[in-house]
Amino acid sequence: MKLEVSGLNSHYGPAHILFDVGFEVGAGEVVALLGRNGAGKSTTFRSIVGLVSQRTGQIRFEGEDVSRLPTYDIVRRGLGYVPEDRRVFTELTVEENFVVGRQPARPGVATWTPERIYELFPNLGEMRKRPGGQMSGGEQQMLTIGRTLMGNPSLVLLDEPSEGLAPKIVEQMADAILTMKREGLSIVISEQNLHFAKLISDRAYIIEKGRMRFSGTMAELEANPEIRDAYLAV
Ligand SMILES: Nc1ncnc2c1ncn2[C@@H]1O[C@H](COP(=O)(O)OP(=O)(O)OP(=O)(O)O)[C@@H](O)[C@H]1O
Repeated sequence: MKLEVSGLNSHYGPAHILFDVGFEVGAGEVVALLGRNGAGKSTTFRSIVGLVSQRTGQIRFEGEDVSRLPTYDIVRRGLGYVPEDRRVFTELTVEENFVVGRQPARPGVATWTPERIYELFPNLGEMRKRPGGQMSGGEQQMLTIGRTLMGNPSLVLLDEPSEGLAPKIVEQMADAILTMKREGLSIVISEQNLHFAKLISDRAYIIEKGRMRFSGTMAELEANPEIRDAYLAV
């Protein structure tokens, strides 16, 4: 397994948010973490990369226990994280954002260059000198993903990659994620939008109120409308 999360419990101050969350991602898989607003998707991702201080449980990445490592160390091992709030460097141009994200090539993992990322997101290729702060939300989302790819990750966590995107851009995003999968990346997306998740995912987990409620293939989820209706926004 590429990533194995088990017995994850996370708190913000006195609030217990995640309850024994567990899931797995195989090499080259696209897995969707589905759930409504506030279900705990972002907290799960933040906990995996060590950004939630109060958490217990085990996180294994490429067979190694990374539960107690600092965020920079986890990322340096090839676990990329794209937060929901698109943290682009607003003063830096597209090209400069990529330079900031660059990490050495990793054996057995696709190596990304700005040119390859412009192939993935042609819009970015047309605005290489534009500061991140002068881009649309969708373009910033692409830029954040591109910057993360410059770190040559073997797995990426994408927090709601389709959120707030125009329909045409949503299709481009789905195509880009499928290209990343073809390059061998393992990918976890968090989504409220089942339609988008269906376009790209092999399997899905559903989280509700900080607990995992469902695990199965997309076909199994399709065959269970009552689960979908109980735990997902329609
Ligand atoms: N910094 C924080 N301090 C306290 N509570 C928080 C904090 N961040 C999130 N929460 C709470 O934790 C719960 C899970 O939030 P989380 O952001 O993980 O959900 P989500 O499934 O990602 O939803 P969203 O799509 O809204 O981000 C919510 O009840 C939220 O109010």
